[in-house]
Amino acid sequence: MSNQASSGRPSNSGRPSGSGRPAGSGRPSSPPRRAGGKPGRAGGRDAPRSRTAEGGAERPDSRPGGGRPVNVDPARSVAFETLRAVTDRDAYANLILPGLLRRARLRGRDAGLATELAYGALRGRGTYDAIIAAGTDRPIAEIDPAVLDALRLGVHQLLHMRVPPHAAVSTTVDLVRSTSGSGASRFANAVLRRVGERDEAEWLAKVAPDASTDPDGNLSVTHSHPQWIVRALRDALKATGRPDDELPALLASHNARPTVVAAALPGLSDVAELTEGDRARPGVLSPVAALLKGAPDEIPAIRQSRARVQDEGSQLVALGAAAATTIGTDRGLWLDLCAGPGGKAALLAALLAERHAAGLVGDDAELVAVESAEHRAGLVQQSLAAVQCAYDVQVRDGRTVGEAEPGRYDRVLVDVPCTGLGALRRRPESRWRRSPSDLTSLAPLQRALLESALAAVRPGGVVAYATCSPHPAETRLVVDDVLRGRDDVERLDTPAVLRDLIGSRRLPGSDDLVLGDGPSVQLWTHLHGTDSMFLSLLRRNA
Ligand SMILES: C[S@@+](CC[C@H](N)C(=O)[O-])C[C@H]1O[C@@H](n2cnc3c(N)ncnc32)[C@H](O)[C@@H]1O
Repeated sequence: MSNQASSGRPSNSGRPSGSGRPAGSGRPSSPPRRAGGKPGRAGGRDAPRSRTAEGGAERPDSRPGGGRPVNVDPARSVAFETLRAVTDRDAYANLILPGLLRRARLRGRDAGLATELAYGALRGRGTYDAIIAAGTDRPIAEIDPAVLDALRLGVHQLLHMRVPPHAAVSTTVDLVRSTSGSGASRFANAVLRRVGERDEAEWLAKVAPDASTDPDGNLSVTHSHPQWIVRALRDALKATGRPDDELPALLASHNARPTVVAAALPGLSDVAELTEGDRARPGVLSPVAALLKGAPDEIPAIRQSRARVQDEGSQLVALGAAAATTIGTDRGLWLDLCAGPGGKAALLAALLAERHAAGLVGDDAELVAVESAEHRAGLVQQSLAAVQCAYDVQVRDGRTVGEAEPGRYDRVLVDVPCTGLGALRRRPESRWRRSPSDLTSLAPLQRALLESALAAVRPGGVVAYATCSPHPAETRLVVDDVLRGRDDVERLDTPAVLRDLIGSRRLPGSDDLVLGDGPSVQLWTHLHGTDSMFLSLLRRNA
């Protein structure tokens, strides 16, 4: 088997935009206001003046409310720039932050502080905005977006971090002065001093709706989620038979900093290597997982692409897709129909290479990785580069594959685009970008991709339908819809397949793996510590 990488034809992705609002739209900015110290009377773009980097005389900032902070410590400056990019340019924090950290040469504790500030302020936005609103008589929508971002950083430090209150206030005020002028800084000072008069519990008791009359409104403010997501997750728990009273724990799990997990690619690395020197400990559920204690690039296997950062839930999905039993020989013709950026494809390719090395599949074996977005196909290519298996990355609409190559593959993974409601902890801004219509607008694409997967698999072959969402509209109902009226597809016992993979591993303090009665599996962040991934293993009748 040799490596081969080719690119198919460019395609129309047909993928709906991931954002609930148009690119570039920010919050409505407040009109210029006169400087003044009373909250509610300033905070706009009032004659902003900033100190030069050399500490010289003040001059008006050429980019009011958006300039790079000067004379502000680098960690806070990077966190602020991250928030500004997210608010103003619809940037993704996890993509923009590493570059900003590099540019500011922040490492170790300083990089950790910048990350905690940026992610914490983004995740906590719903709670913090409610508290900021109570600390001023100005509506949130009328506060200059840059000042508001700085206030969110300040409130996060005051209520959620062990930063001394005077430092939280003074560093934020300096930040606002540097970027938005002295009038705005007086406004920020007044708001933050008011916020600092109470702790978070006292603020929540004051600003959150009454839990007995408005339970979802209360959870929305106390756990910083849009109300429609609170409702959607309540529905999702119910649909999988989980008790309603798990909802606060589920919401809280999205606000906790996730452990960074690596997957040791089989045949290239193993958990023993990743955990050497106390740099990591073995994963909870996945046999190839290691929970990292420090930065990923401290681990040689990750630097050399023999291991990858990947959530344990995603690992179980790829391992499950490879482990489910086919009827008839598995020749190693595998398809990943929605491959970008390539995390699961890399694990599948490593498993396929192992089977080839063991003589279990022939020389024709290859992983075909289809991805409709060209730049994401490039990431798939990179993710497969270290793996000794034949692969073919194709930029193409996955919906057309079933018709073009009917019955060709032994296994197909179809990890469809979804709302990502199962990975809210990893993408701190995404909960504010999504809208309720996303839940149903993706369904036609999800159905069409699953139909294409079922057409592309041979009789006796396996299809793994996966989403990073627990909502039934994207999970069970899609599978039910596609299988309705079809008697040529069998639902496999997905919990049994995962139980075999998990082996003797157990969740902390529990003998129950909480995989449910099947036939599909819904993982939950608050129960499994993974992203809330859904997996349904299907087999076409021979
Ligand atoms: C949930 S992500 C897949 C994640 C991937 N399996 C991994 O583990 O890295 C879904 C991917 O499907 C791609 N996609 C969207 N519409 C598609 C289509 N019609 N055909 C193929 N890929 C599509 C998206 O660009 C996105 O990269």
